[in-house]
Amino acid sequence: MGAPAPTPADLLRPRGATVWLTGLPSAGKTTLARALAGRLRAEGHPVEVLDGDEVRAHLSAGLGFSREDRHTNVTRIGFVAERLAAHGVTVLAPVIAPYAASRAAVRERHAGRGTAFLEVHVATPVEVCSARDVKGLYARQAAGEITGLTGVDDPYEIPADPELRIRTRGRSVAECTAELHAFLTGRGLL
Ligand SMILES: Nc1ncnc2c1ncn2[C@@H]1O[C@H](COP(=O)(O)OS(=O)(=O)O)[C@@H](OP(=O)(O)O)[C@H]1O
Ligand SMILES: Nc1ncnc2c1ncn2[C@@H]1O[C@H](COP(=O)(O)OP(=O)(O)O)[C@@H](O)[C@H]1O
Repeated sequence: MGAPAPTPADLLRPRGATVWLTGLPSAGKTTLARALAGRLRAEGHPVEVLDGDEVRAHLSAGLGFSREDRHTNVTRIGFVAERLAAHGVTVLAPVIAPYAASRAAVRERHAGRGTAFLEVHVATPVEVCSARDVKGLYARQAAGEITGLTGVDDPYEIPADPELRIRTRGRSVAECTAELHAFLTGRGLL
């Protein structure tokens, strides 16, 4: 027997989703998440931004940047994102998530609960990120003050099959935000 036909209440229920913005430091994840969140809120959508930096101050306090800690961080954020998305929130997660296995674990958790999960690769080349260097991490790595910087001396496993790959080099924040918005609309999530 197939799934029952949706009731009017089903049709009215807000469609939540987790939109995971993965990419290198300074790729533009946070900027795009905040810009998109502002636009969605103005349109009346419930939105939550789970920023890697912010989560590390609370939910993931004490975790570092080893492979194991990054995996723990990503799967914790994935857990919270799924719970929120299941209740109709559009969750934006600007989190590096450098390992394919961690991203796959989050994807599987969503799939197992029938919650939409969209992986967006913010595909900014490392030389552009390093020139932007919003937090000075690339300079500190080059100066030998830190090691284990994603994309430089720590792995970033490029998403093989993301739902969207968005380029930011030579493009404005407004242009990229519009692309993301159109993408979510096309997926029937807005
Ligand atoms: N070694 C090293 N590698 C990568 N990033 C570093 C590192 N040290 C500190 N930071 C800062 O921490 C932010 C990344 O946190 P995330 O939670 O997104 O990372 S991860 O998914 O757990 O790998 C990340 O934020 P974004 O620049 O916004 O990506 C960095 O500012
Ligand atoms: N098209 C674009 N999309 C996003 N960010 C851009 C774009 N063009 C330039 N930038 C700049 O790149 C920087 C990205 O920083 P941030 O969003 O903090 O990166 P991340 O969260 O990936 O570490 C910001 O200073 C932003 O203004």
